[in-house]
Amino acid sequence: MGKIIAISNQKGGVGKTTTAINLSSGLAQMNKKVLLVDFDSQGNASQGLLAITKQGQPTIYSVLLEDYPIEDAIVHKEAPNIDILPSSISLAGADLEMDKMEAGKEELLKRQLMKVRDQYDYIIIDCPPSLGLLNTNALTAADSVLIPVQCEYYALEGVTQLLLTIRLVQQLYNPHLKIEGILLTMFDIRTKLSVEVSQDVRQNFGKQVYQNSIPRNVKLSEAPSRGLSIFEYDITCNGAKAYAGLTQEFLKRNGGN
Ligand SMILES: Nc1ncnc2c1ncn2[C@@H]1O[C@H](COP(=O)(O)OP(=O)(O)OP(=O)(O)O)[C@@H](O)[C@H]1O
Ligand SMILES: [Mg+2]
Repeated sequence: MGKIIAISNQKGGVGKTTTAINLSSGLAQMNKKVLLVDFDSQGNASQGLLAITKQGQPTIYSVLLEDYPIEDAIVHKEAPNIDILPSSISLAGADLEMDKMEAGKEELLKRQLMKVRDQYDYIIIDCPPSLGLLNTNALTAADSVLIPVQCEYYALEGVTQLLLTIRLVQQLYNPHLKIEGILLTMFDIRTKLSVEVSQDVRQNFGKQVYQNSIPRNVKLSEAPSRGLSIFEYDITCNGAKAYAGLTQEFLKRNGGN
């Protein structure tokens, strides 16, 4: 049965989507079967991998709110070799629509992912930058949360807030939810701030923080415009090396599987 991992941080622009795409791709390179769920109405993961190709294409919105079969909405991409459940702007109003439902509105995503879980080794959810009902759905469906933290001011405050939300979801909907790991992103060894923040985060969260951090690397921001993961775009760049290192460390934490 596949492990479900939510990549979450309510702070915007911290590297959630970049990590979702490149960790998924790194795992696929290690012959893991991966489903990447784009759970953000910005649709960045879908666009970054060219998973939305036609107007009216079924998306996660159709699956959650229009009873569209999840298997039929999933798109397979050859490069990288992963499946994607795409998203589009229609998801923007989903919070409000879901909120009107009676019971079980926190478990809508979980119920759908259960139908395909057996087909994958890992299901990675790219969460939106908010702590609303979509994020609660992702945390309720997930076995663990991977938290990207950008090496900048206020990084810790964001994480503290997210950890409180995680505790609440554990109490109310998902007692088994774990922290998968905390990932330092956009690390720049030349700036004092980056080094200070990284030390701070490591001091506060110890072993939960991955040894591998992701450097600021312009190739990582270019790859999505070509519809590629960093491994197809430039496997020699520092960004690719960092995400390959993270993939290894991630697999090691999961018992090599
Ligand atoms: N390590 C990096 N080096 C350089 N640029 C990066 C790196 N990681 C991400 N970026 C760029 O920073 C921006 C934000 O990254 P990303 O979209 O992954 O963050 P996000 O947390 O998903 O954002 P949002 O909260 O809006 O969903 C993007 O333009 C991305 O290409
Ligand atoms: Mg994103």
